[in-house]
Amino acid sequence: MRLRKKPWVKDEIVKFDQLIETPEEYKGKWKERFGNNPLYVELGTGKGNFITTLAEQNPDISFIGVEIREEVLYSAVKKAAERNLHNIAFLWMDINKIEEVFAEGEVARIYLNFSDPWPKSGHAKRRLTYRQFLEKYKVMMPHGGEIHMKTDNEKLFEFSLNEFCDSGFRLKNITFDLHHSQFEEEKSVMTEYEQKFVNLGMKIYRVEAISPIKE
Ligand SMILES: C[S@@+](CC[C@H](N)C(=O)[O-])C[C@H]1O[C@@H](n2cnc3c(N)ncnc32)[C@H](O)[C@@H]1O
Repeated sequence: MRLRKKPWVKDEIVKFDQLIETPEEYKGKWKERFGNNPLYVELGTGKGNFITTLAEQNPDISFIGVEIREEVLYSAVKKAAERNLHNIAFLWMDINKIEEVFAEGEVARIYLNFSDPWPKSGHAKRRLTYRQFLEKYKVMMPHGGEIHMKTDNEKLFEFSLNEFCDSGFRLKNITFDLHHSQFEEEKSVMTEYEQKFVNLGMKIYRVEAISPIKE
């Protein structure tokens, strides 16, 4: 896995201990890097406010943010470094290759926050809740592992609920309007996109999908 060529970002970003340049070397060994704590992974982490805040609040959990766009990833890594967080790391990579960096049952929780909706039906396979992605996530998680999803996009939410069910996940804690719901803890840490949508008065959809027993 090679970092893409954007010399100014690469030179800056690799200075931070929180960026892992060759994550495939840690496959099956993330506990060796972080210690024996549960591992939570955010896919498409963007500028990283959500995951760095969770890492700061939960020193006994290890966090990994995965992001392909170097400009936004740079902001995320910098946030973690400025807060001197060592229970967090970032991977600069394409989620399509996620199985190359996490071994079976290694990830206790996955966060999917405001994933790109890919509205055209011909692009459904690119949605991060498309069933082929869910199959990969199932392998990475133990039975009972959780996917926590938030989105502003009603159609993506509906699509995702169907994909979760068809792939054997059990759904819980569903809300069609998170910020007017009883889920106090779940609304307390916002992503950058979420903050923007909430400021515009938009509804946020949220669900937890629980991984099934492996066959
Ligand atoms: C709409 S943004 C949301 C960012 C952040 N989660 C938030 O809520 O503020 C989606 C992010 O997912 C990243 N992303 C989309 N597809 C990806 C992929 N295949 N691999 C890695 N990152 C991806 C994008 O680069 C983008 O930063």
